[in-house]
Amino acid sequence: MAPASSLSAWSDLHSHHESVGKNIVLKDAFKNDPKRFDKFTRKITLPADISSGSNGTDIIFDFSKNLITEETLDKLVKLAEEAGVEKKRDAMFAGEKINFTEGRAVYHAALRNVSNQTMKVDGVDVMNTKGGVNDVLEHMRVFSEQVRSGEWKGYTGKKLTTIINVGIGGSDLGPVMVTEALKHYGAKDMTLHFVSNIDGTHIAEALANSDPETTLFLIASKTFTTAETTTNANTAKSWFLEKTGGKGDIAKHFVALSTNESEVTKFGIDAANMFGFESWVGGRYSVWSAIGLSVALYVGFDNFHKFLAGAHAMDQHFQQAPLRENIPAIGGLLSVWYSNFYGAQTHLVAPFDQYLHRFPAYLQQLSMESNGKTITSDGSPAKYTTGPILFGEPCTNAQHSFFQLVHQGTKLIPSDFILAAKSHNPVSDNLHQKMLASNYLAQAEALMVGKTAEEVRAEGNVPEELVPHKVFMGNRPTTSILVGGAIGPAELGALIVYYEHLTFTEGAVWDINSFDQWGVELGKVLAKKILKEIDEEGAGSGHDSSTGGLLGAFKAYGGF
Ligand SMILES: O=P(O)(O)OC[C@H]1O[C@@](O)(CO)[C@@H](O)[C@@H]1O
Repeated sequence: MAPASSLSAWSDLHSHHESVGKNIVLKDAFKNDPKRFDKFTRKITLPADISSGSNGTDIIFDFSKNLITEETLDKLVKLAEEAGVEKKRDAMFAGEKINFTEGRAVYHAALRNVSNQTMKVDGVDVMNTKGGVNDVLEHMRVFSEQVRSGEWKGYTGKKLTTIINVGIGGSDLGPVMVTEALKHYGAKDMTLHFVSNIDGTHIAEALANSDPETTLFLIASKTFTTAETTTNANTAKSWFLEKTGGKGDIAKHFVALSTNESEVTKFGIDAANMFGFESWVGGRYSVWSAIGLSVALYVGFDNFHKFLAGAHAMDQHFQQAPLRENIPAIGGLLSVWYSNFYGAQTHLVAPFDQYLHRFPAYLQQLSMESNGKTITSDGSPAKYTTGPILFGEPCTNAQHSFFQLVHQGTKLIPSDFILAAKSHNPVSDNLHQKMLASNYLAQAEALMVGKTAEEVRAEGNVPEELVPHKVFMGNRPTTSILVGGAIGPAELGALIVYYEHLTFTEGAVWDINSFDQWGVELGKVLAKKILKEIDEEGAGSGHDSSTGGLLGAFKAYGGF
C-alpha cells in the first residue's frame, strides 16, 4: 500500500485542517448545533446472555467533544478508504499473512470466535482441528473447573489456592489487567501473584508467603525463551523442589502456556500440562488465548467465555459497520487526525474506574509495541509521525496528579475517559459512584469549555496579575466512553477490542506493520553480552566510557 502522506485524502485533510480544523471552537460548535452529541455518538449493544446485567449492555462512545465537523469525519473516512483500511481488515480476518515481516497471519480474533465461524490459516481450520482453538478452550475449561473445585489437588492432596503466573509483556499485562478488572468475579479463596520482572524482588515477594503444597505455577511464555520468564520459572522450580524436600510433584504444580512444546518439555513440564496457542497470536494480543488461563482459574470459565463473547461482539461490529459508523475505526482515525494534523504526540486513557487501574498499562504495550514503528510497508521511513505515546492512570486520582498539564499545559493531549454507569460497589448509597460520574463529566466539560480571563475576573477577588494564571484555554478534546451498566467480562472484552482495532486502524493508515516487534531485540542481545562481562574481570570490552564506567562502578559497589 502507499504511504499515507501520498494519498489525496491526506492532502485534503491538510487543507481542511488549515481552513477549518485549527479554527474549531468546540463550545461554539455545541451552541450552534444542539444535535452535535447525537451526530457524533455511536453505540454498541451487548446481548443480555453475556452482559453484566440482565437486559444487555449498551456501550456509548461519545466522539462529539473532538475537534471535528461532519466534513472532517467524511474526510477521515475517505482517508481510511484510500489507505485500504477495510481491505486490510478483511485480510486480517481472512487469515492472510499481514504480519509481512514475520510472514504470519494476525489471527487473535479466532481465539474469541465464539460463534465458531469458519476461520482458516493456510487453508487449515484453526477452530476445530486437533489442538486447535476449541480444543484448548475445552482443556482450559476442564482444568480451571478441576482446580476451582479441588478435584485437581497438590502433591499432598490439598486444594490449590495460590496461583503464580510467571510471564512478562503480553504474557503478564493482559492477565494482570483482566484479573484486576474482574476482581468482583474472582474466587474469594484464591490468591494471585504475577511475577514478570527479572528483579529478584518480584519472585521473592511472590514466594515469601506462598505454600508449595497449595501453589500452582503458570509459566506463561509464547516463545518459552524469554530470559526473564525462564529465569523466574527456574527459580520457582528450585524453590518448590527445595521447599518440598524434592517430594513436590512438578506435574501437579506447574503448567505451561506456550507455543513451544519442545522448550516446555525441556523445562520439565509434561506436554499434557501445556496449554498451547499458535504463532499467529501476537504477545500483546494473547490474553484471549491460553495466556488467559489465570483469568479462567480466577473468575471461572463461564465468565472467561463471556469475556471472549464481548470481544467477539466488537470484532463483528468492526467487520460489519460502515466506516462512518465504525466505532474502532473512528477512534483510530481521530488518533491520526490529532497525530498528523495537530501534531499531538500522546494519547491519554483515563478510566474512571479503580478496577481498571492497570488498563492504561495494558494499552501501552498494545498501542506502542504495535505502532511504535518508523518503517512503512515498502521499507522506507515514514515521512509523518506514527504511534502516539499512550499513558494514563485511573481517575479521579489522575486529576490530583498530572491533569494540571492536561488542562493548562502547552500540549494537545487527546484523552479518553471511561465510566461504568453502575458500580460493583455502590457503597454509601451510591454517593461514591455519583461523585465519580460527576468528575467524569466535569473533567471533559472543563477541558472543552475552559475559562476565559473575563470569566476569571467576573469571579472577583482575583488580583489582576493572577488572572492569566487562572485562565483555562479549553478546546481540549476528549472521547467519553460510557458503559451502560457494570463492567463485567463481556463489557471488558468489548472495550479491549475497541482499542485493538483502533490500533489496527492507525497502523493501516500509517502503512506500518503493527504486528511485529523487532525493536525489543537489540537490548536483549546487548544485555546478554554485559551479563557475561559482569562475571568476568574488568569492565567489559568495546563499550563507550559511560557504559564501561557504569559497569565497573556497578561491579565495585555491588561486590561482583
Ligand atoms: O510471551 P513471551 O514469548 O515470553 O514474550 C513476552 C513479551 O516479550 C516481547 O517483548 C517480545 O519479545 C513481547 O512482545 C512479548 O509479549
